[in-house]
Amino acid sequence: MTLHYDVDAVVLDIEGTTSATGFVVDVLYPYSRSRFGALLSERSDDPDVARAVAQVREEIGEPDADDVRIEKALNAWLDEDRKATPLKTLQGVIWSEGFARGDLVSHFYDDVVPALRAWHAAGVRLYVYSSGSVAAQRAWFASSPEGDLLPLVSGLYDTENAGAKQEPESYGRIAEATGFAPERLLFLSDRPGELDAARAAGWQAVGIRRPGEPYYEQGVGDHAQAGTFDEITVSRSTT
Ligand SMILES: CSCCC(=O)C(=O)COP(=O)(O)O
Ligand SMILES: [Mg+2]
Repeated sequence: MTLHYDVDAVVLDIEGTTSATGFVVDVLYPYSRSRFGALLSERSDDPDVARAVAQVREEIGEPDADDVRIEKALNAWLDEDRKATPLKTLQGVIWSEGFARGDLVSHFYDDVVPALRAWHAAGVRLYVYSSGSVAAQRAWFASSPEGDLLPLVSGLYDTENAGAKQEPESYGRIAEATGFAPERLLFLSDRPGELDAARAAGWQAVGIRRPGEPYYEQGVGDHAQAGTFDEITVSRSTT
């Protein structure tokens, strides 16, 4: 079945939606894990690193935590796949440098890039809202197997500039930032809690269920759902 939406913009989750969780966990996570120590010891003056370290100390309730303790906390969050903002900030620093260096190339499911190109060509704006930091998102879209996809994207949102993905207020902030009415925004995500939050903020929402992804079995509750982006068409009426 094809789902059709008349909207001004589509807002994309990354992991589990445009891209495979397995790739993030198997490729990106080890890449960051092996570099946290050097980042903490050698780049403590970097404003992003300093801000993230302060946030880790606050989150673990240890104002005097040293680099070893910070690294331990980051690795524990990695192990439990906790999408803590300071973890994502530090990963974003490491990954964006890895993409720029050519160590990393991002992953998109086969159906995604053709759909993004078609939706963009139809005049529909594309935005990203991911737990991955804006720096990571920018590098991810710039370094795809199909080249630089950033020209397709009008804006990037993360848990730092928009807020937590399971809170309706975050979607309200994004709607305000884009200038579009909530009901003219379509959010695509694999996580039911995120879809619930988007809907509570007045957005349209579709759950993406891809076999093998962590949320596939759980499903997306009573949200409309699609197995691939091929099952979704979007247009943007001007009236
Ligand atoms: C380019 S972001 C890398 C993936 C990541 O770390 C992440 O947390 C993505 O989570 P999402 O909110 O997109 O499911
Ligand atoms: Mg996701």
